[in-house]
Amino acid sequence: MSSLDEFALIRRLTEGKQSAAFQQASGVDIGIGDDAAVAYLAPGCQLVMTCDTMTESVHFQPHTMRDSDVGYKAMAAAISDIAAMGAIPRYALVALSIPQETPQHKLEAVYQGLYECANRWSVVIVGGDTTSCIGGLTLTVTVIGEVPDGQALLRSTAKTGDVVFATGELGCSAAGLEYLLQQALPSEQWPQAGKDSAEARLIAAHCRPEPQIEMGQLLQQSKVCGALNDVSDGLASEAWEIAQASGVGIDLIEDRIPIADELMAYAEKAEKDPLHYILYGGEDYKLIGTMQAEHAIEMQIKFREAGHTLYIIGYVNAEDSGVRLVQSSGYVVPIDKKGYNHFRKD
Ligand SMILES: Nc1ncnc2c1ncn2[C@@H]1O[C@H](COP(=O)(O)OP(=O)(O)O)[C@@H](O)[C@H]1O
Ligand SMILES: Cc1ncc(C[n+]2csc(CCOP(=O)(O)OP(=O)(O)O)c2C)c(N)n1
Ligand SMILES: [Mg+2]
Ligand SMILES: [Mg+2]
Ligand SMILES: [Mg+2]
Repeated sequence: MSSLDEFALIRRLTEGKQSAAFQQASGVDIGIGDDAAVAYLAPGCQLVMTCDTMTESVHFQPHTMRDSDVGYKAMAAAISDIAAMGAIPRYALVALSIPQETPQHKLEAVYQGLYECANRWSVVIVGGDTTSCIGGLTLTVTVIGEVPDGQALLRSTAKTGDVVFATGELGCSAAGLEYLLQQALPSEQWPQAGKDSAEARLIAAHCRPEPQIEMGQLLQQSKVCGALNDVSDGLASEAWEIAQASGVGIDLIEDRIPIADELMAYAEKAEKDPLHYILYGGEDYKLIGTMQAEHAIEMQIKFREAGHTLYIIGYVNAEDSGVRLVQSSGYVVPIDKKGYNHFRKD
């Protein structure tokens, strides 16, 4: 760590990064610098609150993410949970635990990524906490959002007869991570977009996920969405969360699950089933959920008009059958409730 003290470091990382006008327009009364931040509550709205941690070795390594990606993804993963509630993200707090030997330019790059992501989704960083630590760099991002009273989209409201949807292609992040871990190259030698575009796109999916705020808004405003979840631990795990919270069964149709071209190309080369990455990989931060079947086409059109794609990938049944896969062959097989689990490695 440099010669800067704790307080000078905080100033260096945060001062002047978001304009006073932007903060004021976002309802911030007191931002960084006092004991706590103060902001106005929008009338008729409820607060939506979440936090997520990213820690070195568990969530990132030097050859799987650039420093700026670490900041960007920590913010994106936390914002993603606000999208998964059908809410709008407003404020963020960043808690940082820094190993003594960390060079200052590394922290500045992490903060560049944090602010890049926050600015992209109009989130004001209103505070945080900074400590030293023994062990790897650790970031916890808390995000506070808002949703009209009683309108948050839950995991527990899937209904029999609903269809199951995904707001994007899944599995690319896990394939990107596998590729990066196998290559173990410094980031200057990673494939470049355009040249080796399949691998570059997998890497981008891993390092720069895009929280699905706009898609969450379309779903929340439609009033036809049943349950909603974001995919941090894999499609299988998230579908199980919805099935259990809602007391329903979920059948995913193999032929309907979209497979990105770059994932297909990578899986072919690796002689692996692309479905493996989709079901059990995680860190895609796309949304999966359920909606009334009779409104599916109209929602697909709304998504298309907004420049997005809504994939219908299955349906909800009344049976206590857990999550199953309707295979291309017609066989129906159970899908295990596995995926990324911090304490149980399958
Ligand atoms: N240490 C903790 N203390 C209190 N609540 C927690 C803790 N860890 C997780 N939770 C809560 O448990 C739920 C599931 O957490 P998590 O699996 O991290 O969700 P997600 O995958 O959406 O990030 C959330 O409501 C979260 O706020
Ligand atoms: C070096 C490295 N090893 C393994 C992974 C894979 N990985 C780590 S955490 C995770 C799941 C998502 O993180 P989590 O902390 O469970 O987020 P949450 O479910 O709370 O949103 C995955 C797939 C990774 N990203 N980087
Ligand atoms: Mg979490
Ligand atoms: Mg989530
Ligand atoms: Mg998790």
